[in-house]
Amino acid sequence: TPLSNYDLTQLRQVHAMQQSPRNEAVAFTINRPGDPLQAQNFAPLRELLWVDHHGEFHHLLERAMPIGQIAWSPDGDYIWFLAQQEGDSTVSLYRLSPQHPSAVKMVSHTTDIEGFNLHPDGTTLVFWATPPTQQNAIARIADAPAVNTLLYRVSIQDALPVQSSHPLIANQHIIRAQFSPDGQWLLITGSKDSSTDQRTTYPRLAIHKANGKLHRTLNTRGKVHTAQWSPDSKQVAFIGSATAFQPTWGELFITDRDKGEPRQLATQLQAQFRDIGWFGDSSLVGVVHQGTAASVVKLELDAPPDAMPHRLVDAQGIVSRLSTSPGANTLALKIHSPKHPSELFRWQRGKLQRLTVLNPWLDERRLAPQQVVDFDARDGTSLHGVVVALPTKDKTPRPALIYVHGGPEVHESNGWVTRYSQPVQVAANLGFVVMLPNYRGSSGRGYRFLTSGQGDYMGKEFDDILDARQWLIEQYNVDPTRVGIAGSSYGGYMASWAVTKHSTDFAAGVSAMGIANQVSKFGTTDIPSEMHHMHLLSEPWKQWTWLFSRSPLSHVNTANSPLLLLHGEQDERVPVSQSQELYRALLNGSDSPVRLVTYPGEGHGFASDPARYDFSRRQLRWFYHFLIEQHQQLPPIELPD
Ligand SMILES: CSCC[C@H](NC=O)C(=O)N[C@@H](Cc1ccccc1)C(=O)O
Repeated sequence: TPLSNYDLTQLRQVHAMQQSPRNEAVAFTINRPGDPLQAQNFAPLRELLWVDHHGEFHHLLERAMPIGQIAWSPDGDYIWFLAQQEGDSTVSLYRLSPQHPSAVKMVSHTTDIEGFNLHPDGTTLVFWATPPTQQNAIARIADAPAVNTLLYRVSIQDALPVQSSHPLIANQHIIRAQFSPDGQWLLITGSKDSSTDQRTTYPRLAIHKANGKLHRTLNTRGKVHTAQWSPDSKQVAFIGSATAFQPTWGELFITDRDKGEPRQLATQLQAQFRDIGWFGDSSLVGVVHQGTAASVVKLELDAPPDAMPHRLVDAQGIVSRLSTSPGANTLALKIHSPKHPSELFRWQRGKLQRLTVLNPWLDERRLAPQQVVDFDARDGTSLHGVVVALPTKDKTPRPALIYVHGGPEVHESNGWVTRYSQPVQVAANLGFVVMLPNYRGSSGRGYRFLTSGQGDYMGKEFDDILDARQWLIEQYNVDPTRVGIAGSSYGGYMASWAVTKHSTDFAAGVSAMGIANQVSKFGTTDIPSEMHHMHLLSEPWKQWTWLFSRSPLSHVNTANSPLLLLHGEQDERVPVSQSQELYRALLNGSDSPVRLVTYPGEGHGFASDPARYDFSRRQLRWFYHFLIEQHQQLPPIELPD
């Protein structure tokens, strides 16, 4: 049986995972698939489980609920988690003993608790949440100070509900806080304020005393991802950026707690560090994504900065996260592959063991073969991608779909690439040759490649898509008149650009949450600085005309391929007005068949199963209608039963 769009809504995947401090057990959450035909809440439901050292699973809660962060207590006796149970007015902090699971509410606050960290002595914890504030319900003032998330410290003995009102740190927005293993220090990831631009683009790392007093600020350069204390509390390792203009994090740094500049490690690696952990006080383990592959590597801190790390785990899949515990030579890993979405694995004594099989029914589904491919762009740059296609002996040229990833600073790996927004396996089973190219500007190939599309929206980066298309036509016997293109956000921008400016090359497009007008987007997105400081490298008001010329909206006159626009009505990153602008222009100013579908309550990435299901079905129906059945007119409004 081929994989269906409905099957996609039923896939279970590992979400969060944490290895216990005693090494032998792992706590983890998995998403609980919903019914895509029933209206539902937007918060995803998750199950909480643990797997013991015999590899046996135990469900810890009777019902699935919206579960956030999970953590073991330092003694390994309890699992703590954030959830909003029935009757809770806010997201609260719970704990349970894996031996006698019955969840006890430990901390609640007047607002949602966003994260927490337990002191190693087990007596106190910190959590972060916004203070109770009164919103002006009548008028919103753009330059009014943003409400920041503050850090609170509470004693666990007083287990209660705590209504804490005296913040430990209140002069910035708290993104994360971690006690050092000796309990004396707090590593704070924060930002000037809670605006999305500040949080994602300009986060800061600082070391505070455990009483909240600032010890020192770490000199980070741009975006920062995870940061981890060494077991002896003397050093901090973090994944950051080499320059302030690096579009995303991915470099590994180490710094002393008390002095000195952060020192970059593994400088020769043209790759992206995605996660790190400590193996003792003098070595680190890291998840490294390189091209379309991933590995787990080990680094000795006394090695020269340009030393290549040594590969520790042969994962046969794409490792996305790891979890270590103090002094352990054991890892919990989250891994996906072309054959399965994220599953839980354990690496112990040099051996990798798969612990979960969350979708055994996938074995009964036909999955099309997936291949990593390499090809050259017109300027000689070597590019990678993934192709998924059913084998065929038929000599008739086939239709193709190119899925373009967003960002642009992410990349496709040779793992499980099928999701609601790009139902790759479903499309391949319908007879499409499917390609996912990593165009210039993608992550995973080092600083140069990551920054090589800067200042040139839809320039060389789009030439790469045209070159991918040409290569696919030649290598996979693709019909040049039946190539479709789809993507979300930056990928939606590319899809809209393709069917407007390059209508003759693309016979149909689906643009989800896509940018249509770079001029109006600047004034309406939640990340005005990021895009222009890390991609354009210039101020937009210095080049409005150029920006408009790089917008699909300015190429409506050359458009004649069908375009389906999908958009969440609450999208703050790329507001729905972007799709509305392009829809109106194409409807009135071109011969393109165009349809706009908006989804109430959904943002930049859909949360509810019914909306996701509608998205995948509409997208594939669109391509089937225009590229396989080769109709000229719009398909019916309603989807078939
Ligand atoms: C998936 S990492 C995305 C970070 C990126 N940041 C911006 O440059 C981003 O949000 N990209 C959007 C596209 C976009 C970029 C700038 C302003 C609005 C939208 C995306 O592709 O999701």
